[in-house]
Order: sequence, then structure tokens, then C-alpha cells
Amino acid sequence: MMAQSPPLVLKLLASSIRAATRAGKIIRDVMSRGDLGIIEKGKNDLQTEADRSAQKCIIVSLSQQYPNLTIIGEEGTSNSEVPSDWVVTDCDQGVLAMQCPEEYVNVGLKDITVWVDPLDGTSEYAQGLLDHVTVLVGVAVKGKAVGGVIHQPYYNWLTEADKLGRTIWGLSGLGVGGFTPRSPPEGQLIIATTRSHSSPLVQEALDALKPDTVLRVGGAGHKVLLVLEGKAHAYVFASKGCKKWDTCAPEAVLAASGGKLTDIHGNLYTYEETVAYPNNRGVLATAAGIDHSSIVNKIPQKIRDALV
Ligand SMILES: Nc1ncnc2c1ncn2[C@@H]1O[C@H](COP(=O)(O)OS(=O)(=O)O)[C@@H](OP(=O)(O)O)[C@H]1O
Ligand SMILES: [Mg+2]
Ligand SMILES: [Mg+2]
Ligand SMILES: [Mg+2]
Repeated sequence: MMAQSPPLVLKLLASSIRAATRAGKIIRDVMSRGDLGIIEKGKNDLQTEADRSAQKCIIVSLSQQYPNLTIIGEEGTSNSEVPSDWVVTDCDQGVLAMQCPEEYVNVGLKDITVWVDPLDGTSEYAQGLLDHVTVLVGVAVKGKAVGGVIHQPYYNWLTEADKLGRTIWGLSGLGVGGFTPRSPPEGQLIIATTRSHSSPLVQEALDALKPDTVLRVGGAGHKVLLVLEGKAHAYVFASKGCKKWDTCAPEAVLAASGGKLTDIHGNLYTYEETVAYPNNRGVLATAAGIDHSSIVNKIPQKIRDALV
């Protein structure tokens, strides 16, 4: 009997794990060489050689395996050649061997949009806050964030250099792999928020929630990792500025763990190919077991009305 080929969504997730991990190595190599090649794309918005190269690695790798796949990356499109060792065409075998949730078994290429943030936390990367950096690959099916990879290239860099980097993935209906999510401590409220894009509105929303601790850290991927690790109960960002490639993968991984990522009103973002890139209605992510809507309800209406 002929072996059946794995469902596309599962295979794409397995390929994305390998591509994101390779991109993380490129990010470390650029830093080791010492010339970041920084370009200022806008106010408080940087791009480095690592952002550009990591994106090329992921897009070329996925495009070779999945011609005609729709991929949207933060750093735009370019047709330039890449070194052959940036092209990854293998899959994570562990994920490939898993049972695909029934509802995704028959998903076709045309139903999928892949969102790539090749380096989330660029300003932190440039400032040497290296554990804030993540590589994000999100798989949306008919506009829903279903699968995601969060690769953290500098995980353990200050403690156990021999175990540098980790790759965490999630698929709706299957769960999370690459690490075991933990619950945040009971009886307190720890909130993760932006360190480089704060504003009076961002601060007002935090004040209204009366947190015991506020963690001001970089990267949407990194903040969702803190939520997944039980180091924060929620990630709250009452501002526009974040984009679809910042939230697609983190939303999918968090949802696969039982948590939730929405706009500040509690509504899901959508990720179809034609959607606008900016997440103008802010970001609210909560860990599994946290009452998401009760946090929404504590954010004053006047703040919610400012984010539409
Ligand atoms: N105001 C504004 N302008 C431009 N870009 C912005 C803005 N706010 C958030 N971002 C992008 O969102 C990613 C995470 O940034 P932060 O950690 O600062 O903030 S956030 O709380 O997660 O939004 C990070 O993505 P990368 O560009 O991939 O590093 C930020 O650049
Ligand atoms: Mg950026
Ligand atoms: Mg980003
Ligand atoms: Mg980025």
C-alpha cells in the first residue's frame, strides 16, 4: 500500500520550523560579524542586514517547496539570489509524523496565507537585548491564525551556551511543541508590554488594570513567550503599530496552548491575503486559564474608543 503524503498544513508547519531555525542562525551570524547594516524604515522602526537575510532565507525556502504559496513578509519582496546554504527544504520529522487535526486535513494551497516576521524585536537586537529577538512564521487558513512557529535564536545565550536557541510551534487542535507551557502565578497580575513603543494611551491602559508587575520588553513574539511560560498573565498594548506578521504566529501558538490573542476589544484579527497589515486596534494576549474578557472590560471605554 502506498504511504499517504502528510496534509499540507502539517507539512508546511514542519517546513516552517526548519526554515525559522535556519533564519535564527543567520541572525546570530550577522551579529557575530559585527556590521548590522541598519536602515531606518520610519520613526522608531529599524531594519538590519539580519532582518533582510532572515526573510530571504524563509521565503526562498518555503517558495521552493510550495510554489504559488502566498507568503507576506515584513521586509517586502526581493528576487535576489541567496547562498545555497540558506535554502532549507527539509521538514521537522517529529511534527510531520503527527496526526493532523481533521478540520485541516483537506486544506489546499489557495486557502493559506503565511505571515513572516524574520526578526521581531529589531531595536532590541540592535541594542544587544538578544533574548528579546524571535523569528515568527504564522500559517493562516481562510484568514484564521491556525499554525505558528516562534524561534528564539538567543535562548540560553547567557546561561547554557551549548543549548543555544529554541523553536516552539503550535497548531490549533493539536497543541504546542518545543516546550511545555506553564501557568502564571495565582493571586497577582503580571503584564508584559512594549519597551520601545510606549505612549500615554499604552500607559493609561496599564494603569487601569492595576498590575502588580509590568515587564517592559521587546518583541511581540517574546512577549507571547513570556505569557506561554507563565512569566506574565497578559500582554497588553493599547496602541496601533504592531502588524499582522507580529501577531499571526504568536496568536496561533498561544491559542493552541489554550490562551488567546485579540485586539484590545477582545475581537480576533484576521489574516487573509488581502487584509491591511496594521493591527490598529491594539493587542491583548492572555494565558490559558485567564479570563480574557474580564481584562477587556477593565480597559476604560475611552481607550477602546481610541483604537478603532
Ligand atoms: N509604533 C510602532 N511603529 C512601528 N513598529 C511598531 C510600533 N509598535 C510596535 N511595532 C512593531 O511591533 C513589534 C513589537 O514591538 P514592541 O515590542 O515595541 O511593541 S508591541 O507591544 O509588541 O507592539 C516590533 O516588530 P519588529 O519591527 O519586527 O521588531 C515593532 O517594530
Ligand atoms: Mg520591523
Ligand atoms: Mg515584529
Ligand atoms: Mg521584524
